[in-house]
Amino acid sequence: MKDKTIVETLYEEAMKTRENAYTPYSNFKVGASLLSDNGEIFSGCNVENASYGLSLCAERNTIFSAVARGERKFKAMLIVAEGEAPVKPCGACRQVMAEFGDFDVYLANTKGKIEKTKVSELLPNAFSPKDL
Ligand SMILES: O=c1ccn([C@H]2C[C@H](O)[C@@H](CO)O2)c(=O)[nH]1
Ligand SMILES: [Zn+2]
Repeated sequence: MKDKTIVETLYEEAMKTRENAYTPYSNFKVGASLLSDNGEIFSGCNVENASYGLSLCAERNTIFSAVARGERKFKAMLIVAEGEAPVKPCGACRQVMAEFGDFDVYLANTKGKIEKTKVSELLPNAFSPKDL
C-alpha cells in the first residue's frame, strides 16, 4: 500500500470513531487510529467522566485496545480533532506511545490538515522499557 493510502485510511477511521467521543464536559472530540505491524487498524475516541481526572484520551484508548487484541508493534498513528492547528497529544499519551516504539504519528484537524511527526519527536529522550 502507498503511504498516502494508509494515511487516508487512518484519517477516515479516526474521523469516524471521533463521532463516538463521549465529551459532555469539554465538548472537545478527539479520534485516533493506529496501524499495527500486522496491517490491522484500531481506533478510539476520548471518553470523559463526571470525575474529570478519570477521562481517557483517544490516543491511550486506541493503544490500549490494540494491546488488548494482542498487538504491540505499530507503524503509524493518526489523531484528529477540531481546531486551526492539528491536535497535539498530551504528555501522558506521549509516554504511552513511547512504550511501544518510535512509530510515525500524524496530527490532523477535521478540515483535513495533516502533519507528520514521530514518537521520538513528540517525546525526545523518553523514559522507556530500555531504561529499566
Ligand atoms: O490529544 C488529545 C488532547 C485532548 N484529548 C481529550 C482529553 C479530554 O477529554 C478533552 C479535552 O482535553 O480532549 C484527547 O483525547 N487527545
Ligand atoms: Zn492524552
